[in-house]
Amino acid sequence: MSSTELALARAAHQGRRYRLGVMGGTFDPIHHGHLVAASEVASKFGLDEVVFVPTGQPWQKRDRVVSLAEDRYLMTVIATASNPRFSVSRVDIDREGDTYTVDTLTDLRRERGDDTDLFFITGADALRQILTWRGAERLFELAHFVGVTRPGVPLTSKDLSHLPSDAVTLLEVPALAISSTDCRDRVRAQQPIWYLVPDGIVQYIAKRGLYPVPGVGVPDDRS
Ligand SMILES: Nc1ncnc2c1ncn2[C@@H]1O[C@H](COP(=O)(O)OP(=O)(O)OP(=O)(O)O)[C@@H](O)[C@H]1O
Ligand SMILES: O=C(O)c1ccc[n+]([C@@H]2O[C@H](COP(=O)([O-])O)[C@@H](O)[C@H]2O)c1
Repeated sequence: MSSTELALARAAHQGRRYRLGVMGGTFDPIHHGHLVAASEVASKFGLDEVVFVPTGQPWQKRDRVVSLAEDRYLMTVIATASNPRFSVSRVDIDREGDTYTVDTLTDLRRERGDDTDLFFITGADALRQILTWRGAERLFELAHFVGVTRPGVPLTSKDLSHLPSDAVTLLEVPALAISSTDCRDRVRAQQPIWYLVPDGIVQYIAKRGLYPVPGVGVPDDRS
């Protein structure tokens, strides 16, 4: 029996619904800001599991080059492997075309069944944009949304007044001023990313030669 099946069985035994957190992201690369956000929401909302879902094709990031889905998927697996409550789903990278959260949540609902409540975890920056997402009006029927604070992105409950109040919660989490953009820029500038991302991610980036210096290629020493 997998740990997910075990937790499902335990929740059923206790006569309560399974609580599944869904942390969607491009994860190019995954960093400690993502992991702390997921861990905090899991603790505050009593989640049984958080499933990380790397995007297939992030349509709102068409203006930039995004690493191969398999690299982003493997980095997500490496970063979450040590936490028994964390798992990774391929639903978005295995679906063709642009990635929409309405599809992510529909697929997970189908996969996990009706006894599961979904909590979609999102940073303040993404939450601000949520009404631009495809099928936005259906999103709040599929999951409860938890918006976590993010340094540099001011967000108060007033900013959420246009969203259904019973479907969105704002949660303050320890502030980590880390972004994937900054991690990529640091790798290109041969600056360290140790402690911004899990150790295995530093090593995976070096091994795969991700984020090469434009026109130069992969630096010799990425430590
Ligand atoms: N440091 C952080 N604190 C809180 N939430 C975060 C943080 N970094 C990312 N998130 C949230 O995690 C989700 C996935 O983020 P994503 O993979 O796009 O990372 P990112 O650091 O924002 O990437 P990029 O810099 O490439 O745009 C989004 O909802 C985002 O708001
Ligand atoms: O559904 C949409 O239209 C949509 C538009 C932009 C972002 N999202 C989702 O929001 C999550 C964070 O996205 P990103 O681009 O900030 O990594 C991820 O799960 C995306 O699939 C979803």
